[in-house]
Amino acid sequence: MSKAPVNVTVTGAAGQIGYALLFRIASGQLLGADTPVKLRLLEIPQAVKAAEGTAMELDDCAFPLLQGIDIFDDATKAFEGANVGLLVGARPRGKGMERGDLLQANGGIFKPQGEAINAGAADDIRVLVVGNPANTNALIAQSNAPDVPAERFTAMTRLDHNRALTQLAKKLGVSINDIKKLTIWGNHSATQYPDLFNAEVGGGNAAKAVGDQAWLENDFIPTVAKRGAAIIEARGASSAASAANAAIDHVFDWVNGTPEGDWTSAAIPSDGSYGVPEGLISSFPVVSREGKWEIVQGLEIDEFSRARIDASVNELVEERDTVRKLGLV
Ligand SMILES: NC(=O)c1ccc[n+]([C@@H]2O[C@H](COP(=O)([O-])OP(=O)(O)OC[C@H]3O[C@@H](n4cnc5c(N)ncnc54)[C@H](O)[C@@H]3O)[C@@H](O)[C@H]2O)c1
Ligand SMILES: O=C(O)C[C@H](O)C(=O)O
Repeated sequence: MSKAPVNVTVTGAAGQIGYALLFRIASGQLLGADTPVKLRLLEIPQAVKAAEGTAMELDDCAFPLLQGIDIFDDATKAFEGANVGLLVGARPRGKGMERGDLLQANGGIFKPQGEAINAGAADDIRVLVVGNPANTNALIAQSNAPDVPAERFTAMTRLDHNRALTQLAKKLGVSINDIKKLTIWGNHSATQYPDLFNAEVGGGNAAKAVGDQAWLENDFIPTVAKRGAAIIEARGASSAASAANAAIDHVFDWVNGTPEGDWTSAAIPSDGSYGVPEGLISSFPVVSREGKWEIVQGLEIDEFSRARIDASVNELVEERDTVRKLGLV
């Protein structure tokens, strides 16, 4: 018997990540080659026409798994029956905008989207927030969806994870496949902490294999943490195809499980593990089992790592306090 289609709602569908993402979803890469999908695209009214153009192109691909495309400029309708929500559309930081202004502007997007998810999404809804500031936007959406289990709201640090894999592979001259158990901790921002101390290369400890603390501190960590800005500088636009690729990786692993003997990174609501205040949507080492993310427990956190995790988590606490004051959570 053929499987029922999965409803995937994508916000910001006419944006550059949307353009890199939709074709991959429709081809089966988000959920698997045997899972039909229906796309529900949400855009602001001015961008609906562009989303219609993308939908025409999707039609022209004749994807066997794509069972329908609907386009909305109303969040409540777009999230009706959604099984997966990819929240990509966000308000970018404008000139002279302070962090508080940015959080407030995004609150105007993610609060109603959280409410819309609460009102009409399917019982098994899974949400990935890509739009920045992703962790706190996810917190806003989650806080406004009280009937949906908090664990269904996640934010994307998989792009940071993938960036860290490549930087390490290049440094050691090894394949990505040789690297396991790397972790991004904290916020998807320049304070994030890519952790090699618990990572493995060819079965041995990655930090030992590098054997170069100066490279780790002055090269690896800042390169990964500031990669988004470096892409903007080089491309004149923020990362799009790599961000879409990471969103595909995140949801695919969430639904289908992570491989045995490895873990990945995702920002999920903290249960208090590793001293991260409960409820903050912070990046952790995670595995996915039976459709649920689980935080990998029992890792040793030395002083160096502790200070960096704390710095990023403190930034998330500040962001949470700002959106609390604004009445968004
Ligand atoms: N987490 C990550 O790793 C990561 C990586 C790259 C980019 N990003 C972020 O992803 C977001 C999108 O990036 P992009 O390059 O696609 O931007 P973009 O400007 O090309 O597209 C954003 C789209 O969102 C739409 N939009 C705005 N408000 C909306 C709303 N309320 N409802 C629905 N759609 C809305 C816009 O009309 C636009 O089409 C940005 O916030 C960017 O900073 C995150
Ligand atoms: O959009 C950005 O500010 C950068 C983006 O989050 C990225 O990591 O590439």
